[in-house]
Amino acid sequence: MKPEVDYSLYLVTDSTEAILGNRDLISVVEQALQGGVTIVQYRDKTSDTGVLIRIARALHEKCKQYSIPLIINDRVDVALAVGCEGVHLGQDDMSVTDARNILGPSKIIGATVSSVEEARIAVERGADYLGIGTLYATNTKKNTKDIIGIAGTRKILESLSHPTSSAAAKQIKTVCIGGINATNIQRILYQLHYSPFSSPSPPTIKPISGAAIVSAIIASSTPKHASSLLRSLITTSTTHPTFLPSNFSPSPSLPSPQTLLNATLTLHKTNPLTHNMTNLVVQNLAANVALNIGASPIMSTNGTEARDLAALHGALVVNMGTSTPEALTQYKLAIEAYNAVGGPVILDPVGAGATAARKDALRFLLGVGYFTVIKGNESEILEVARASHIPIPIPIPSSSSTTTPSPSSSPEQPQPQQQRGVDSTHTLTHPSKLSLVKTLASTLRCTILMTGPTDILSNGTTTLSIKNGHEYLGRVTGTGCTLGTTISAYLAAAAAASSTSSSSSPNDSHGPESKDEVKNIGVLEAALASVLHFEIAAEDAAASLDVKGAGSFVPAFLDALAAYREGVVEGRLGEEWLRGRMRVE
Ligand SMILES: Cc1ncc(COP(=O)(O)OP(=O)(O)O)c(N)n1
Ligand SMILES: Cc1ncsc1CCOP(=O)(O)O
Repeated sequence: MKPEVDYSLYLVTDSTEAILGNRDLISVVEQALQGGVTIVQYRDKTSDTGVLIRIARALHEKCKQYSIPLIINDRVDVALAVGCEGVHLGQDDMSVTDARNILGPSKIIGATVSSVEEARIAVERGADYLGIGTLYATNTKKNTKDIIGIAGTRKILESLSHPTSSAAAKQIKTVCIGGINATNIQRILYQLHYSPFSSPSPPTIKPISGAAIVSAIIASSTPKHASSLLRSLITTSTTHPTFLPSNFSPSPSLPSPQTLLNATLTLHKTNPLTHNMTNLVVQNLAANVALNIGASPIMSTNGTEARDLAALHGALVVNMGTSTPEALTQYKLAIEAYNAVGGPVILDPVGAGATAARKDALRFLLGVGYFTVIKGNESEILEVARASHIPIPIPIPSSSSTTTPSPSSSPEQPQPQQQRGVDSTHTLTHPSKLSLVKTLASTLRCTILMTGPTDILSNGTTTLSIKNGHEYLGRVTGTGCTLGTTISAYLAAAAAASSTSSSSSPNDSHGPESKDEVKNIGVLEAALASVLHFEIAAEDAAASLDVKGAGSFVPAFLDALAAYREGVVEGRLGEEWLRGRMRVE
């Protein structure tokens, strides 16, 4: 009988100098077993057959002591000689059918797949589990066929659970592999698990059964600790992942004006910290915007102080506007620090499509951590979609478009023209934008804001078009970046609200009416409230008699941001007023 296997923490070994060093593999695996790995694969690409069999036997003895199955990579003969529980086969190895004929029905057979078609074939041939990848690029295996990311992995999981799929496809176990470690495992499993927004309708994606890991355990100087940390992160990944602020409930529909006003009141009450790792051009304006909406700004690009700052219940803005390779290292430290405590993180991928370096930087950042909100103009969000392996909608083919598709465009994956500088191109129809933003949000399980004459905001379930704002915003450099700061302040306030609502604060008398209302400010509500605060203030500033153009608009805008907050706090700007001003559908 085939054993029931727990695939949740799948250790794949590596005996190379770069990963194992001069340590003894058996001892490292034993420590990992003590730490809680649930299945072990012996993967040794260089040793002779005799050595393979000797080491595999020793590993099998150890695994049996912990009642953990041992799988052999590539070599059916070695698995047979040792009598262990099964084999793992790549696309260039023996076929699953042949291996099944040799090993019989009681052995476990795993297969590497990187596409829907490969998955379908592996299922058809009787594999017990699929090793789906490569998820992220990794130094452990450089000659991987495809880096498929979260979107590619989800596509395979969705195909397996599709109503027309076979019973075997629905039952097969799955693990993802490539670049997984303690800093990203919760986000990866969260993004590969059921969407909470699908409730009560049935989940549309088969949940991943586990994560396969090499270097994060084998290269660790403390394999037992590394494994037990990974195990506990896996256990909490679907219920309480640390990177998600605890009170962020999903928004079912268009938030009510009262909820949006409550978000502004909460911001005023909590005076949250907004930690900006932002570009040189906007530092000053961003700090002034933060102060005037009622937040406390800190402009720090030093990642080593992010741990201390993340403990202060604020939110982080990572703005790629003037990044350098050194800055990326600092962003990584900060993103990890905020993810570790559930602090909101906003990514503003400024000019992401403009240069190869920015494209690489974006891919790096998307692999580093979880972003609560990703905001960008059309070109930037298109680049985020491309980096996330999401199909890009077809650009508008007419001359009304500011760009033309490149000659190499194909219907499946058109390549809109190269982004110039940080300005956006406008190539997509409104329905295409809606669909892209929604797909991206549901794939990454975060909230996406695509800015433009009409902003589009989606958490994957609710997708809103926002038509507020003024053209002066487009004539002052860095206003888009300061919107990121504004969003961060609202998110920080909403996240901190539940933990601070029981304790007093300097502005208590103006707090929201009830704790329940505070708790109902989710990411979408907070983001929408911040966009409306920003854009309605811009409309008010532009209408001021003193404003003659973009230059005089800036000070009036700062005044209007403060006036909006004061009007809401003092009750002059209420529900009816906001209902009349917001242009959201
Ligand atoms: C669990 C798991 N998934 C995928 C792989 C990769 O296997 P393969 O494609 O055969 O590549 P090598 O491991 O042989 O380099 C794996 N080993 N385990
Ligand atoms: C064997 C394999 N197959 C695809 S990626 C990979 C290596 C994963 O190693 P790591 O967990 O160190 O990124």
